Amino acid sequence: MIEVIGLTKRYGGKTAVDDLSFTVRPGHVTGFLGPNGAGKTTTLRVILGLDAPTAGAVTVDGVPFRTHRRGLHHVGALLDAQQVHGGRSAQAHLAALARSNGIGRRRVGEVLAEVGLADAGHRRIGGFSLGMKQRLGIAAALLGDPPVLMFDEPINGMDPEGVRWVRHLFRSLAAQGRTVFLSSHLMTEMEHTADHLVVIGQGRLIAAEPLRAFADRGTRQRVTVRTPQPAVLAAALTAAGASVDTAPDHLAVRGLSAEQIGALAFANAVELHELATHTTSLEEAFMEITAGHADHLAGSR
Ligand SMILES: Nc1ncnc2c1ncn2[C@@H]1O[C@H](COP(=O)(O)OP(=O)(O)OP(=O)(O)O)[C@@H](O)[C@H]1O
Repeated sequence: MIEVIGLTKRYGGKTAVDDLSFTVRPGHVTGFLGPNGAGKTTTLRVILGLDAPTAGAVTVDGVPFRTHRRGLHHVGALLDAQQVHGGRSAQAHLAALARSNGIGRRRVGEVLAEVGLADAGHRRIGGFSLGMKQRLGIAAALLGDPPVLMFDEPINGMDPEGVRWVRHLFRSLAAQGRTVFLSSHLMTEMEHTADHLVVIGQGRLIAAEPLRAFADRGTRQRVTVRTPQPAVLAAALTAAGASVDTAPDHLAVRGLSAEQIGALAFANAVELHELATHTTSLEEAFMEITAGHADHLAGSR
């Protein structure tokens, strides 16, 4: 479990994270979402003890990460897949990490196989694609078999097969009872991966809830109707409690289902030419809920 309590991080006059509190529980994949510059990487760095908080506290399983002597056995993290020594082989890189964390050499082969790099273990990392580097970073995070895992934008650079693989991996790690925390600025990446969300904007908390609850809060249904008698139908729909926007060639209706609208049209002898239901996507809900929280609007802070 990761607990972030009243976390604030300032860099000079810039507030990157502002009084942020949330909990990431084991057994779930939790997505950490926010527009560019929202403060996700900063938060992950503070959780890992790479940056000191200006105020507030962060604990991993009840204690600050810095005081965990078990290192990779306790938290596995991938912050920047590009930050690896390109001259080494994948095997040598993982072996060095294993050695400095008291992890047996056998584990290196196991994690390379787990991330699909068994055949590339002897190759220089410098020749790896970004997707392969992401896999290597995930292998490093898994090395100590830790109960808590954190990944910063892990899907960046992965091909569709890689994306499917990584989603399955994260879900199975969570199903084993681990805490899995993933950051992304794209809701589409989280939609099929995470079951919980922590959403931030301009360093502040916007939502911390199950993905379904977030979706239900943001997504809405709208029904478009084409009819040669828009005024008659609009009056009947409004009288039935719907909100109706009149466009030149259709009515956009909220608050009633297509079935209810069809029945009302029938009862009022209104001819219909089209009746179509549109559901806002989760991505649109995310854009709507985070609107106004993008970093470029934060100039005066
Ligand atoms: N070392 C630093 N010095 C000064 N400002 C910083 C530093 N690190 C981050 N910031 C600023 O803090 C804010 C939050 O940055 P952060 O990288 O945490 O956001 P993010 O949500 O991870 O964004 P992205 O999705 O673009 O990676 C940004 O405005 C960034 O410019």
